[in-house]
Amino acid sequence: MNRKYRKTLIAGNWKMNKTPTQTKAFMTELKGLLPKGRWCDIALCVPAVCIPAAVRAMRETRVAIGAENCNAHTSGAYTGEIAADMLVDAGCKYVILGHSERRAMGETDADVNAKLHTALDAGLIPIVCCGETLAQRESGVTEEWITMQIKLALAGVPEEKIRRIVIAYEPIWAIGTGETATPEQAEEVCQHIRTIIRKRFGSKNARAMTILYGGSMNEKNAFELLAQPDIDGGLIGGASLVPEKFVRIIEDANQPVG
Ligand SMILES: O=C[C@H](O)COP(=O)(O)O
Repeated sequence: MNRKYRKTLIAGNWKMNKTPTQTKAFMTELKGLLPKGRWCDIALCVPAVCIPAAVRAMRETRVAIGAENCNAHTSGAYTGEIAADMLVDAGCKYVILGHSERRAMGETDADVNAKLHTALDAGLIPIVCCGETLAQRESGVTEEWITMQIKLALAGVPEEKIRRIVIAYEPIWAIGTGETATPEQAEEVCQHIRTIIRKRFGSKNARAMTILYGGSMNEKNAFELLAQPDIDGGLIGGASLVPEKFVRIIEDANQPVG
């Protein structure tokens, strides 16, 4: 069903890994491995200093480059911060917002919402992350928690802009742990996210919304996860650092679903 209505997006999140020199080498290798033909959308979100090298290397390819964060302000006295406009000018198409690793460093739902509006105004495609802890899952409050995170992140977004946003469901207990959510667990929450979007933005927008799963997705488990009707792609950490693994996931995303 997702193949029918929505394009699959395979996005890498490098986190704090690789230097600009290593970025260049990675992109050269990736270019050599990328299959020809019509494929899903592909993005690599890389550390800010790696963006120029990544954009330069992937200019003539179908791989879009993204950032891992941006500031909520458009400019000013915010030492060390990067504005959404700067990312656009540097060649970024995407920006990850509200990743649990940033939330763990103090980023609030209000911060995520403010950044979302700035990113949209700048013309970036925000990839908004949400996800529950293991304790929340075990105490049965996952849906409630996700509902709250999504509502707060999307506050004030007008209906005509909702389709420009990507949501990534990333259960915190599955990030970098090797413990992936089962396809059923991931589908259940992604379906719930689509229901939240339907209630707030209508069925048409809900059907068009891109919802990703992230959390130890790799070349071994991607196919089954991507085959779920409400999972439109992946936000991939560790496996996006290795060209062969990342390409295997891209290949899985292009397999027809039964
Ligand atoms: O943004 C990506 C997620 O945090 C997943 O990371 P991981 O694939 O290393 O578990």
